[in-house]
Amino acid sequence: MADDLKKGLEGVLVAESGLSSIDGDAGRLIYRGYSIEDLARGASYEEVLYLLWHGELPTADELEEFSAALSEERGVHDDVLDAMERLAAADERPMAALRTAVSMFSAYEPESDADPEDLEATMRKGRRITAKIPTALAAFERYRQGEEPVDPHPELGLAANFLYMLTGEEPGDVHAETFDQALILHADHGLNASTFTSMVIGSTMADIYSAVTGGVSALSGPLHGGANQDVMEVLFEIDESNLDPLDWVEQATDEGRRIPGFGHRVYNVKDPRAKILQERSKELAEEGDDKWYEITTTIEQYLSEEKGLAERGIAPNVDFYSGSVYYQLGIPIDMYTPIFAMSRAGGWVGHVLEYQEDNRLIRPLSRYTGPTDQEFVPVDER
Ligand SMILES: CC(=O)SCCNC(=O)CCNC(=O)[C@H](O)C(C)(C)COP(=O)(O)OP(=O)(O)OC[C@H]1O[C@@H](n2cnc3c(N)ncnc32)[C@H](O)[C@@H]1OP(=O)(O)O
Ligand SMILES: O=C([O-])CC(=O)C(=O)O
Repeated sequence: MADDLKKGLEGVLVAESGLSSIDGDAGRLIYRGYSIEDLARGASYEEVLYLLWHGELPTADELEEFSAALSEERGVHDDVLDAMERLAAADERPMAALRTAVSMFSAYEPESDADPEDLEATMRKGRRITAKIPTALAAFERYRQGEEPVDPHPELGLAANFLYMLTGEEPGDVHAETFDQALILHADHGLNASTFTSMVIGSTMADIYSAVTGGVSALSGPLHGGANQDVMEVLFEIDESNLDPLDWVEQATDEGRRIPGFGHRVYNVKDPRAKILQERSKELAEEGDDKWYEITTTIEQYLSEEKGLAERGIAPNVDFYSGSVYYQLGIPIDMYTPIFAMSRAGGWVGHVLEYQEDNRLIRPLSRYTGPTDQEFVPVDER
């Protein structure tokens, strides 16, 4: 067993989870048994959070109470706002600012002395983190724009409130609903790299702030959550090249470039979340500028069919269409991955809570490939 090296832990079963399940051949995703399509169509992000954390959908009263509790926790300490202002002035990247913000929230945690095994307290801390992330992120963006932060709006849901805090204006229903759906779609996804990172940290019984900070860090990479920003940058590059999009893609793939937003460790077909986001992108394009939607679908069709990627099981993932959706919602492109984190924080917290209920330290093995029996020579004789 120990000799059986599985690079990237590909296909290795390391945990049991009741949160979400992916059928990579059928292109199906469920959260606690509910299809992602039904949740995206009928639920709110708050409902999905409740579902992930409590195991079942809330009643109307439970949802009201849960949403109110989240809304009450939205405020962030002035020190965090100051830090966001300084980081914006230092031209920090939003994902790095978010990493700092989450880490900093812990300094103002009212239950910081709670026993790490008190999972009810961990859930309350997770709720605080999830509620505060949008506020810190929006404040960072406001400072970058030379504006003061906007206080959270107690009457708005998490998605609409984030858009409100970004602009100071209440979003229209279509924008608020589309963004809420995007948050639902990104909330959880089995043992992806950032969730696994959070779980590894949680398995040491470190606090939930550490686990979520680790999750943000892992999500930031271009092979994972960072790809949504990269997709939009590719779309800009195509647009600015003045080339036909297909000629651009042909050239890029001939040069061996990977197209971000394509390929997945688990899906061999199109990611069901990409299908839903594609529909949203299309609807938004019909209202305004259809350029980005058109380029994206053209590339998808070309890569999938003419370049034969579909046959090889390489298909659009969730990041392929989220960029053009966020662009049409007026969100700055380097906020796309932080928005992913804003939603996925719910999944990280849910998985850590679930794992810690029956915790076992995660500690795999590596095969040593270095030298053995070296003769030590003191530094002044080397
Ligand atoms: C939210 C998310 O995290 S979703 C993923 C977001 N990331 C991206 O979109 C970045 C682009 N995609 C990728 O780099 C990869 O598909 C990953 C990292 C997501 C998954 O990769 P892995 O499971 O490790 O697959 P791996 O890198 O081994 O690729 C398998 C084959 O598919 C090809 N492939 C994978 N992704 C792409 C792509 N985007 N474009 C072209 N070819 C690709 C590889 O070249 C490789 O081909 P080969 O067998 O001929 O060498
Ligand atoms: O599952 C993965 O490996 C990546 C992914 O799509 C996600 O985290 O949403």
